[in-house]
Amino acid sequence: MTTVISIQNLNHYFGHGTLRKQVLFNINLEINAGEIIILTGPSGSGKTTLLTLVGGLRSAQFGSLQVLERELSGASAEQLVQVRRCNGYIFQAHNLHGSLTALQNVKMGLELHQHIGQQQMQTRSVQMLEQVGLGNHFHYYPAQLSGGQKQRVTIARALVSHPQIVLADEPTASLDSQSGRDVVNLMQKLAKEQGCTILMVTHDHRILDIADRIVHMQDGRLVQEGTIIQNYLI
Ligand SMILES: Nc1ncnc2c1ncn2[C@@H]1O[C@H](COP(=O)(O)OP(=O)(O)OP(=O)(O)O)[C@@H](O)[C@H]1O
Repeated sequence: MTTVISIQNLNHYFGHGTLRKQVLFNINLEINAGEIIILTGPSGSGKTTLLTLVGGLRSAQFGSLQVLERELSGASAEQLVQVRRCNGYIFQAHNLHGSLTALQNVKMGLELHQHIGQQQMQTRSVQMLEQVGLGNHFHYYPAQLSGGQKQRVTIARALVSHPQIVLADEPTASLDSQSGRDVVNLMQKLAKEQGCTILMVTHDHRILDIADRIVHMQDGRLVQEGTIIQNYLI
């Protein structure tokens, strides 16, 4: 099996001087191609910090963090930009652009990929929106869509470039339970079709069953790795 994310002895600190605080402690984790990993744990345990480090959204400081065979620890800003282009993000911070239609938002997921021409961008974005069940909503603006529909546009934008890795932070937050379920089922289906790896942070215990593996964090440490999903569902 191919390892796409390999983390060894990763430590992370925020702040400087007397305000310096360690938030990740000696993290070790290997994630294989095509796996769906859910990262759970109490608020403040370091889940989002770990996710953003893997996504190249902040710099890794100590230890080794390899993503698609690139070492991110000590990587330059330019190298991190390259890494970010290879990933799909389903983050609150990567919200949809309110002034763009659903179709235009999805196309943005391809705009950094210069080898794809305009016509192909259009075709792929249309197909992707159809796949997420929004074939009748190409020209809707985010404000005209429900929470679940907006999240489906976000998923379409994240997956339209067929990234090898998708990083998701609370993708079902603010969705009712049926919409949340639909959204993660869709992510699971598309990821399995495309063979992509998903690393997802969630507090939503209703969706843990989509994971191949659940990784639990507490106080900046991985406390359970490779836990059998059923343990969480009892
Ligand atoms: N930019 C920052 N500067 C300083 N401290 C930070 C920063 N971001 C996070 N922290 C701290 O790092 C720790 C881990 O935060 P993180 O957001 O990774 O936790 P989390 O498990 O994702 O929490 P939640 O489930 O509430 O989103 C917390 O103590 C938080 O206060």
